[in-house]
Amino acid sequence: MEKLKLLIPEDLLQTVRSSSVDDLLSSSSSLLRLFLGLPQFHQAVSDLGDPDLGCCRKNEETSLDLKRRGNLCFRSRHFNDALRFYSKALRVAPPHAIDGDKSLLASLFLNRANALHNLGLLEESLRDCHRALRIDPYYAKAWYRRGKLNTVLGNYKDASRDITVSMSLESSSVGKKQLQNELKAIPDYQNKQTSEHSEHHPNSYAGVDHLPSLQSEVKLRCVSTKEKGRGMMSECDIEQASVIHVEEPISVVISKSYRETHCHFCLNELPADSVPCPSCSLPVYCSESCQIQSGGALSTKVMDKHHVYQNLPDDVVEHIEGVTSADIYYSEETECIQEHQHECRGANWPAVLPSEAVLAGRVIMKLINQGETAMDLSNLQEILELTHSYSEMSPEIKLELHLLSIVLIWCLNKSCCPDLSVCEASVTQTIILLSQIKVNSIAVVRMKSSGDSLKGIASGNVSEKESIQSLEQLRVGQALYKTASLFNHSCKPNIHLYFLSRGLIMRTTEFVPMGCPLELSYGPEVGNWDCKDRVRFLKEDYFFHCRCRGCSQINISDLVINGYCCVSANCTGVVLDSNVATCESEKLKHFLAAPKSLNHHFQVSEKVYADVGEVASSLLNKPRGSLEIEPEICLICGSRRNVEDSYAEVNKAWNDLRRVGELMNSGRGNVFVLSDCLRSIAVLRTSLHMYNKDIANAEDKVAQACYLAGDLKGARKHCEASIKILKKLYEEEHVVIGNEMVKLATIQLASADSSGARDTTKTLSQIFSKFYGSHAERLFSYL
Ligand SMILES: C[S@@+](CC[C@H](N)C(=O)[O-])C[C@H]1O[C@@H](n2cnc3c(N)ncnc32)[C@H](O)[C@@H]1O
Repeated sequence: MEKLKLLIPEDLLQTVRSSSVDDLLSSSSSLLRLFLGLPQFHQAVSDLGDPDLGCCRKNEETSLDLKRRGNLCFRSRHFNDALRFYSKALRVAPPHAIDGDKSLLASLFLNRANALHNLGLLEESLRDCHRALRIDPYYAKAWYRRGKLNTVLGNYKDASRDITVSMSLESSSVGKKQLQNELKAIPDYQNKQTSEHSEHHPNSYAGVDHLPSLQSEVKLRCVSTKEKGRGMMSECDIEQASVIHVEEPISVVISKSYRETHCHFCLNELPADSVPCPSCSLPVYCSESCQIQSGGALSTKVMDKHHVYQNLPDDVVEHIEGVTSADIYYSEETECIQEHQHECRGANWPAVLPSEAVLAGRVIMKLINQGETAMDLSNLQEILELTHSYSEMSPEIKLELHLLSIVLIWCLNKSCCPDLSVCEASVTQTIILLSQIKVNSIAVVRMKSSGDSLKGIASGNVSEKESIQSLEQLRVGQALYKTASLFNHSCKPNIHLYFLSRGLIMRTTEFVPMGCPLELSYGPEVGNWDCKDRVRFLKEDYFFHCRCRGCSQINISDLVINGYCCVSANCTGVVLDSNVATCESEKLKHFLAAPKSLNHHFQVSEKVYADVGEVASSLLNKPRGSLEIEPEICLICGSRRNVEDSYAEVNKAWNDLRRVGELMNSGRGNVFVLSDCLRSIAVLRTSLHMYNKDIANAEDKVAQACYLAGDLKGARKHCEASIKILKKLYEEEHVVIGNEMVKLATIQLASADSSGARDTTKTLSQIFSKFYGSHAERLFSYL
């Protein structure tokens, strides 16, 4: 993109940067004309759209080389490395390539099955055997391997069938004899309990979850307000933790950093036997079902060797023919949108362009394939009906969107859709679509434990040398949902959003009375950042000035989160720096300007009143009209603190803490290091307000350091101190508190405090059920 920018003359740059929606047609037309006439443009983008130059093509040589390396690792019993090489080889293996007298793909699946078998991953290995057999149903070794696996898994009927078929395909009499013995060794399935899978589907790995149905009593309505545009509100009283909305996306794209670890369709974590895209080397899927829904079936020519095996018994032929049927892979109930199909022509652009552009490409191609949009995309906006905020975007973003749209339309046209017009209309519509994606797309997240030993919590078996377990949020993808885009943002949301596969679920986190707006957080929340940081983020990333209840009411969190403590001993008052003081003053002025009936300041609940009173009682007593908050002055007793000096001390203490943290994490921690930690935290406490978030973070770090040093009592004390502060900053039962409690439970278990751990886990389950309802168990099964 930088190269392209250099090609644009200054006056056109100005036009583009200052464009509004009304003159988009003219700015995109001028830019498009310029680029199409410049050989440098064609040079710069040629390798993006030309399949012959793409890096995403299959490559037989590379695949064979990776297979050889896998075999070497296998022979030296490095099964994990072998697995890795085989998976890589599968990704680049052309579907019809042959290695010796075997299909390359089939032999790779079987080799991987062997590696998986040796790693004890039996179901995965079984699925790979089945894949090998689907490609080459006369593959004796694959029947044999599958027979062995079925024996271990107790699927005796299947095992007997598999070994019988492999025996029929075996040419040597010694081999036949050996297999005969193997067959005899299989327990008599008629008399034994056979597994439920006797007619099992080897591809039982199900990546895609089904969405729950809505409670019928929940009624929502879309309303419009001057401040926020359209938004959703309740048309009836809604209980806490009710599911209020479920939706499948218009389209999804995986985040670049999770391309190797998560399924490109359902976005769940990949199993060890991931399945590659049949036509390019980019996506990997957790199952054939996801592969087919995303891009199409693995179109391998089944190797026809029937003439070689003409004398096979009828029942063996029946088994061989049965193995190639594809229906077990794909449930027809699922809508097949094949959103990757247009990308897998081997061209580079889907790998190189930003995720937003790939998502835009998917939306465009989906609408074209469904016959909904014209080839110049002129009706795209009408179809999607999403807000875009183009005029609020910065000049640099406007320029980026222009460039990206031209490149995307050009790539789509060259690589997969020659009928798509490369004209100012399609470019303009794509600019709007990209703006809509910026404003409306939602990050698809997964919660993940930070280490394996969260499973250890369940068994009560936590190693002291591992770091404390915690939950991490992974932003695995980005998706566009039509109705979910109508929900406005609040920094104090009353609904919570989570995902099952690609499906989105919204649940109320509190009782919502009839007529109340239903709002979720786009990221920033009270308790996470202070008001000025939230406002800045929403302006920069979502292009609006936040008018939510969290940003218009006074709350303790915004005052203390970055606040300093009072210099007078025993005073609990907070001292603000000038940035926070200005932002909070603005907020108070806003209250005063509002009509009395709407004046939230005087309507604050008793709890908020008491909380604010604890740190800033002067704000509650101020006469109307004089609500300028003075920086560096305690909001209770009026004592002055030099914030600049305190800032320097805090910085130094944090640098020390970070250094100490690194030492601890690299295993070089000891009691002296730990006492350094405690000194730093004491420094923080002399400068920062007792509810400042930095103290919560520092307490958390110290808890981790104590844990690593084996001081479990200390770890618990500091973890509890962190939770105490978080409870002031967020609501008592916020999911963030739940995440912190996972750490507390780990410490309690490690210190054999099972009753404490039980209590913590009980609270934790309560919190998680409030946010995830009955899905809490499914999403946090290890808890
Ligand atoms: C995902 S859309 C929500 C639906 C949108 N209001 C509509 O009319 O389509 C996001 C846009 O809604 C508006 N919005 C959402 N939350 C807001 C808030 N708290 N304060 C002001 N505007 C808000 C902003 O214009 C923002 O860009």
